Amino acid sequence: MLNAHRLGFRFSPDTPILEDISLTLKAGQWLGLSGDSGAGKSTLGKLLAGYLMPQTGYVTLEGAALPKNGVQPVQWLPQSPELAVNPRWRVAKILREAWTPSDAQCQAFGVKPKWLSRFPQSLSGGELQRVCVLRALAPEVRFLVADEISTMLDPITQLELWQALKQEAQLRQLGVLVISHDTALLERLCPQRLHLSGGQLKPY
Ligand SMILES: Nc1ncnc2c1ncn2[C@@H]1O[C@H](COP(=O)(O)OP(=O)(O)OP(=O)(O)O)[C@@H](O)[C@H]1O
Repeated sequence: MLNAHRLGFRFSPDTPILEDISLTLKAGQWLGLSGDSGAGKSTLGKLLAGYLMPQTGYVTLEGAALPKNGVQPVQWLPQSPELAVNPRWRVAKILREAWTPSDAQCQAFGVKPKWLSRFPQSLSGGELQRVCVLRALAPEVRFLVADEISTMLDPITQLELWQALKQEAQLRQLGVLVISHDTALLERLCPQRLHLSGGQLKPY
């Protein structure tokens, strides 16, 4: 179980982004998070994955603090995959940084063998996104924060990506926080949904 306990966060002293935010994400649960642009959704996602530290409150995984070393069991997947890869590494090295997906897993996520010898700049944003999603599914990973990951994909590729992720999550009982402006997508993927507004979370 991934828990946020009364998180508070601000980038500058007079502008609180998040205030007293608590949430629970269970193994196997798909939870949707919507909110206006700038509401703090990505900030909350980064706090949950340990990319940012809260000024008040804390995050626990199975009752303990997130580990400081090794593969991070809570993975934050950002909207822009090109910011999350080393441009000097070929795609094969990027994909296999933490683990080696099987050929069947590559196929399920639409990752083509011919991309592996190329550099990430030569892949489209949607192609690189699929590489990054698969890269994040190392065996140690228990939770995903999927932050607008399908925005740049065409509808068919989007569907295929979510189907592959659903299947993998079901198999491994991964908990997934899906962050999106697309409320129809959230309604389709997530039985429980929250809306972030004015620094507060409300069921939606
Ligand atoms: N590093 C930073 N320094 C200062 N302010 C920041 C920083 N990162 C984000 N912010 C501000 O914090 C607020 C929340 O940003 P965040 O990216 O979490 O919003 P969001 O809900 O994910 O927005 P969007 O839907 O547009 O992606 C915004 O006003 C943003 O400008």
